[in-house]
Amino acid sequence: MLSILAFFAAIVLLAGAYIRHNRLKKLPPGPPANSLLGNKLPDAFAYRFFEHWTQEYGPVFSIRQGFDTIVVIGRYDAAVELMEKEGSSLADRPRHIAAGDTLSGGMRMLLTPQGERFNKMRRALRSHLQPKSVQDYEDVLHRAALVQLSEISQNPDRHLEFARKYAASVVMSLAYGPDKIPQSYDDPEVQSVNRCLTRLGLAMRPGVWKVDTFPFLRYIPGYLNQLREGHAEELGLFKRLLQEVRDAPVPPPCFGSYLIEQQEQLGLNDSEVSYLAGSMFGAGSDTTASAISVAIMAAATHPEAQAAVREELRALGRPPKMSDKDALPRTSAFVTESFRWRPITSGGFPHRASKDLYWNGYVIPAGTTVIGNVWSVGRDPAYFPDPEAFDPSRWLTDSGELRTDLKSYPFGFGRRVCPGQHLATASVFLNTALILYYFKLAEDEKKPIDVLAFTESANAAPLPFDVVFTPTEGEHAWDATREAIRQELAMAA
Ligand code: HEM
Repeated sequence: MLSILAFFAAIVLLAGAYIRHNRLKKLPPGPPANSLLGNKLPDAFAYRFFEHWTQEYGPVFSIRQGFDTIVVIGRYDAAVELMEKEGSSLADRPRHIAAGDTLSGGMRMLLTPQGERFNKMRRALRSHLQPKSVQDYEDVLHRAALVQLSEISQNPDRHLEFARKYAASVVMSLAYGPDKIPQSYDDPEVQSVNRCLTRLGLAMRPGVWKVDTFPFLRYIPGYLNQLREGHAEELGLFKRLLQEVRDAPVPPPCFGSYLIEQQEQLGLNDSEVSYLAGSMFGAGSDTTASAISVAIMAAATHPEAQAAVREELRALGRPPKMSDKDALPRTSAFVTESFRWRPITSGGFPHRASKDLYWNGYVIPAGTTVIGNVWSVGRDPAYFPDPEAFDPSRWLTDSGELRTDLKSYPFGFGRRVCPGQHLATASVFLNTALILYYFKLAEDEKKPIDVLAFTESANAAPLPFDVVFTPTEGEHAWDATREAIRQELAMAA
C-alpha cells in the first residue's frame, strides 16, 4: 500500500515540476487553471467557447488538461505563422492510446503519428486525391450528384439522407470501385463501416478513455479489450473489402486497385493498405454529406445570396458541370463561404509540436498539443468583418473573380491538411450548383431553421432541418423538372 502511495506521490510531484517548468518557459497566456486538474472545459461546443477565450487572451492562448498543455490558435495571422509556416514541426499528432494505438492498431491515417508509416500513407493518398485525379472522377461525381438531385425531386423532405447516400456512394466507389455503390444509406456494408466510425468517435471523445490521460492504465489486464475487439472487427472488414477488389476478374478503377498494384513500391503491408482504403470512407463520407447539407441550409436561410448564384447558373443556359467551375465564381464563393460559416471540423484536429516553437515572445514547448480552431480562424474580424453574416461576396474581387489571397482553413493546416479537400470541394460545388439550378430553397415559416443546431462531435453535422424546395420555374413545374432531371441522369448513365 505504502509503495502505491509513494508511486502516486512521485507522479504528482513530477507533474508539478513539469507544469512549473513549462510555466517558466512563458507559455502563451490563458485562463487560470486548477493546479492539478487544469482548466474546466464546457461539455459541448468547446470550439465556440474558445472564441471567447481568443477574444479575452489573444490569438494564441494556452490551457491545461491534467498534465497536458494545449495551445489554441484562434486568429488568421497566427494560424498562418504557426500552423502553416511551421507545418513541418506540427505534423505530428498527440498520442491517442485508445482510438489510435489500440482501436486503429496505429494504422488510421488521421491518428497516425509523424514518421515513416505516415509519410508512405500520405504519399499514396495524395497521388490519388490531387486535383488532376479528382478531374478523372468527374463522371462518377456527376452521376452520383444527379442521383441525389433526382431523389430530392421525388422526396425533398429527405434531403439530409440523400446527401449522406451521395457521399457514401462517391467514397465507396472511389475506394473499392463502381460495383460498390450502395443502393441506400442502409446498405449493410455502409452500416458496418459506420459502426466502426461510431466506435471511433466514441473512443476519441475526451475523457471517455482515461488511458489517454493516465497511460499506465493500458497495463491493467482486460482494460482495453473492448477496443482490441473493435480493432479486430474493423481490420477484418477493411481487409475483406480490399480482398474483393483483389479477386475481381478485371481490376476496377479505384484507389483499392491502385494500392494493390503499387503495394510493393509504396512499402505498405496488407493491413496498412486495407486501413488506408477503409479510412477514406471514415474521413470522407459524413464530412462531405454534412458540408452539402450546410450549403443547403445556407441557401434556404439566405435568399439573396442564393438568387445571385442561381442567376449565374441560369446564365449558362444548361445544367452546370464540374468543368464549369472557373466560369461560376459566385457559386464557388457561395460554397467557400458555407465552409467558413459552418465549418464541419469546427474545432480543428489536434497537432503536436515536435520542437519548441516561438511566437511573439512566447514558447510552445515540444510535445504540446496545438489546435488550430477552425471556427475562430474563420471568424477573425480583421479578415472576415461581421463574421457571423453569411456573405459570399467576401470571397470575390471587385471585378467579380474568386479571391486567391484568402482562406478560412476548413480542411485544416500544414502537413496534416485534409488530402480529400479537392474531392470534397468538387462534391459540394457540383451538388450546390445542380440543386440551385433546378430549385429555389426556402425556410418553412412554421419550422424556421436553427442555424446553430449541430451535433457535438469532431465533425459537426447539422441536426435535421426542413427546407421547402420549389422548382426554379415555379410550383407548376414539378413534373417538367423531374422529367428534365430524369433525362439528364439517363444521359449520364
Ligand atoms: C467537406 C468534407 C471534409 C472536411 C471538412 C474535411 C476536413 C478535414 C480536416 C479538418 C482534417 C484534419 C486536418 C488537420 O489535422 O489539420 C482532415 C483530415 C483528413 N481527411 Fe478530410 N475532410 C473532408 C473530406 C475528406 C475526404 C472526401 C477524404 C477522402 C476521400 C478525406 C480524407 C482525410 C484524411 C485521410 C485525413 C487525415 C490526414 C492526416 O491526418 O494527415 N477528407 N479532413
